[in-house]
Amino acid sequence: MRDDPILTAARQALAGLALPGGAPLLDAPEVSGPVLAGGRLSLSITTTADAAPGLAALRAEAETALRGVPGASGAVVTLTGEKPAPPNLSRPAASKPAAAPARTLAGVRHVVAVASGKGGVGKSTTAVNLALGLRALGLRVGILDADIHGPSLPTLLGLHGRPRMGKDRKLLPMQSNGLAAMSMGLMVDAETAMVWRGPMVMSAITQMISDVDWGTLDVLVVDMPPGTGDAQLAISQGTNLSGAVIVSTPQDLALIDARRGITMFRKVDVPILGLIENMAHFICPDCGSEHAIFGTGGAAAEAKRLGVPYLGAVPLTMELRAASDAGRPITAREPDGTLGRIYTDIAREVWTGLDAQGATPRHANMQGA
Ligand SMILES: Nc1ncnc2c1ncn2[C@@H]1O[C@H](COP(=O)(O)OP(=O)(O)OP(=O)(O)O)[C@@H](O)[C@H]1O
Repeated sequence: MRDDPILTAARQALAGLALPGGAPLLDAPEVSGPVLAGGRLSLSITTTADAAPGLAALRAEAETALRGVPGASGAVVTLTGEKPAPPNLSRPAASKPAAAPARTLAGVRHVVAVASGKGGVGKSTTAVNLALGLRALGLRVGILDADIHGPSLPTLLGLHGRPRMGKDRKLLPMQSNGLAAMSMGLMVDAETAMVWRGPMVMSAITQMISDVDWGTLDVLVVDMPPGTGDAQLAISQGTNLSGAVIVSTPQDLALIDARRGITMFRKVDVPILGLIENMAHFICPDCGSEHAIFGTGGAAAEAKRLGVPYLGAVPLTMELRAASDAGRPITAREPDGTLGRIYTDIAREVWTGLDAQGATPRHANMQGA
C-alpha cells in the first residue's frame, strides 16, 4: 500500500495542511492515515471534545483535498474522540465462569458479536454495514452469519454458489465488497438447517468459525442468532469474543430485550462495545422529512443507564431496506452518503472500543508509511 500512486498523491494533497499549533498535519502523532481501501481514502484526527470545534475547518479542508485526488472514488476525514475504556470493558478474570476453552483463531485479531435480544430489529443489516464501515477504515474484515435458522448474509451481500475447499481441508470464505464472508445459508438449504436443534447448531457454528480459512483479519464480525437463549450463550462462551454490539429499535419493548442481551454477555464477561439504535426515526422517501415515531433520546438514555456506550442511531429508510434486499449494502454502495457515514462513524466507535483493549488500528500502524 505504501507505494500506491493514489496514496502518494493523497499525501501530496495534504502536505500543505497544518494543525492549529503549526505542526504539519501528516507528521502529527494524533493523525492516522491516509488509508486507501476499496478506492476510498480516509484519515482520522484524534482529538478531545473541547478541541474538536477548532479542528472542524481543517477536517473539511483535508477532506476536500483528498476528494480531489485523481483515482480515489471518495474520501472521509474524521475527528475521533480519545476516550478512556468504558468501565465494563475490563474482564475480571476471577469472575469468569468455568466454560469450555474458547476457540481462538490464529489470524483473527478480534471477534465481535452483533446481537439483539429479539428478532427483526435489523441485526443482520447492521452487522453487514458495520463490517463494511470497518472495512472503509482500512481494516481487514470478515463476517460470519451464525444465524443458522434464518441466514440472511447471502441475500444481504448478494452471494451465490458454494464456498470452495482450500488447504488443510478448510473452507475458503467467499468474498464480497472487500469482506470475507461465510454463512450456513451457503452450505445447506434452509429446510435442512431448520430442523437442527441445540448441539447440531452449536457444532455447525463452531465449525464455521474454526474450519474456515479466514486468513488474516483485523475483525471478524459475527451476526448472532436473535435472542438470548442457550445457543447464544454457548457461542459467547465457546468463541473468544473481544466484545459485543447490541442492536435495538427504540421501542421500550425492544430495549427490554436489549437489556437481556447485555445481561447475557456480562454473565460470560464479554465486554459490551455499545448499543446501536436501529430504525431510530423514519425518513420520508417523498419529502425527506424526519419523524421520531418513538420519541428521541430513549435509547441513548438507556445506554447511559446501563453503563454501555451509545454508538449511534440509524434511521428507518426505504433506501436502506431496498439496498439490503437487493444484496447491494448501502455502506459499500455509498460510503460517503448519509447512511454510509453513519455506519462508518459507528464502526470507528467500535474500533475505538476494541482499541481500548489493546488493539492497534492498522491504519495507525501505517501512518507516515
Ligand atoms: N434502518 C432500516 N431501515 C429500513 N429497513 C431496515 C432497517 N434495518 C433493517 N431493515 C429491514 O428490516 C428487515 C429485517 O432486518 P434484518 O434481517 O437485518 O433483521 P434481523 O434482526 O437480523 O432479523 P432476524 O432476527 O429475523 O434475523 C429487512 O427487510 C431489512 O432490510
